[in-house]
Amino acid sequence: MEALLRWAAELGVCDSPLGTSTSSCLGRSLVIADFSDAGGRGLAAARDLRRGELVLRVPRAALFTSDRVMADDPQVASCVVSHLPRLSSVQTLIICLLTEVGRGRNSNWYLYLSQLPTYYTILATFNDFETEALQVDDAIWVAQKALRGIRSDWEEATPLMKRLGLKPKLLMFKSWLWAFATVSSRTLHIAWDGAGCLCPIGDLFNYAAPDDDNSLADEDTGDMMHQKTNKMLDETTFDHSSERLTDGGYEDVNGYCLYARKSYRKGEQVLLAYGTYTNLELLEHYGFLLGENPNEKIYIPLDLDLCTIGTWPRDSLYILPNGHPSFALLCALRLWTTPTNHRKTFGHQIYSGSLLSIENELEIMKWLVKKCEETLQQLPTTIEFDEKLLIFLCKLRNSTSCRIDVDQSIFQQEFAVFLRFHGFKLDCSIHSKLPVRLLRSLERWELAVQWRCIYKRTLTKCTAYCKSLVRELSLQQNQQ
Ligand SMILES: C[S@@+](CC[C@H](N)C(=O)[O-])C[C@H]1O[C@@H](n2cnc3c(N)ncnc32)[C@H](O)[C@@H]1O
Repeated sequence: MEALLRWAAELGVCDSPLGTSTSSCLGRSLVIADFSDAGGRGLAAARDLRRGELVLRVPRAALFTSDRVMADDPQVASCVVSHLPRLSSVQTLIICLLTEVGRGRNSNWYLYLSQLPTYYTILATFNDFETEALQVDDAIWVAQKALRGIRSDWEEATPLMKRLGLKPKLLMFKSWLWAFATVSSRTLHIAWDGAGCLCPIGDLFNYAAPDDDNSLADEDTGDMMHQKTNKMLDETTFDHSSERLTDGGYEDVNGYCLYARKSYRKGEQVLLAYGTYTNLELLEHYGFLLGENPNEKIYIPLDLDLCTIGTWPRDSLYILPNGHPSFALLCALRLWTTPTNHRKTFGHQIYSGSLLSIENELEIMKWLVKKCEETLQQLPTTIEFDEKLLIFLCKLRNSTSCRIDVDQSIFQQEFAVFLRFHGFKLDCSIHSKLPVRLLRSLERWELAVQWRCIYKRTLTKCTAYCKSLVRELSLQQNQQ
């Protein structure tokens, strides 16, 4: 890591506006530290930091982009340009990344590349067992769709990678998936390439969900970390005072600049808001989720006529983390439960978000209770089971022998299915720790169980919330 910090410093990466040092690019505002409960390796404040301070500057020369790799290697450039069908910007960046990985120590990026994670836990890396563990059809579908998309991108790009003479190992789908996950979870937004850029040192910031205090910043930095964004960071929204509201972006003269989004005490982890993501989106693009995610949205199965009844898009019809139905879901339900011949009359009231009548509201709340309860009942396990399973999985991952934990466990059967899936016999591992392959699978299994637990907890909260409203409304009705 010291070699990487020195290399980055030589390229002008710097954590202080006061200037560069040649021995390390960090130490004045930031230091690398381990945060086992919030992202692992990350960046900590090297001193007290004020909100809005510039904490890291990465010049363009240090950014890993497709155009940079192609400028350095005309063969890659001509192959990419001549390849038909045209490659997407993400496919191109992945090919550039794999090309540089293939060069090994001869790559200009070797020090950076050798510090990248060796494996990822994004949804597309989930095997069938782990995907099934999500239990909710929508989530399973998202995982399968992500994998299909990545596989088809790989198939399309393989002839070109062969022409480039990539080693057989780098031509494998496993390598493509690794490179895709690297791009998905580590790129920062740049205006001139939809795939974004890999930003040495800048990609060591872990994530915190944007909060209310930084709501303005959210607009500016939405999806900054991810290639999905096409929105340019508008220079005019930057406030160069200490009250700067953004996390950062690419600035023409200075390169990639990252600013403290709040004040930090020395030693505290400095976090970046990559964008607003639900937990499923975090899992899909970054391979982790948050126990408390203010941007979480829980979708329940809804009849088609309810989804299409008004002008509310399907993705606005969800349950919030506190269990309340979203504004659009509430409005859609009010319209849906209004007799067809009255919908026109009440349309204005409904769209403005007003309650129609106690009877109508009672009907909606009872419907929601029933829907949430039915949804929960249809899932194969309860929250109580999942919560215990999580404890078991965590223990198993951290124990030196799986025998002791499993023997008296009610999860023996679940674990046996897991081992069978991997073609692994428990007897073989009596006193030994599970092999790395299985430990990684356990980690993804745990993520899937965590996700479904949050899903179920939110539905339970929604049930409780709606029941309390039913009680309240019934009282009001009786008083009338
Ligand atoms: C841009 S990298 C951050 C640096 C990364 N921890 C490293 O060691 O290279 C993003 C990845 O860090 C991890 N991560 C970031 N924020 C996290 C958080 N709040 N909780 C758990 N994992 C997080 C996820 O694996 C994510 O894909």
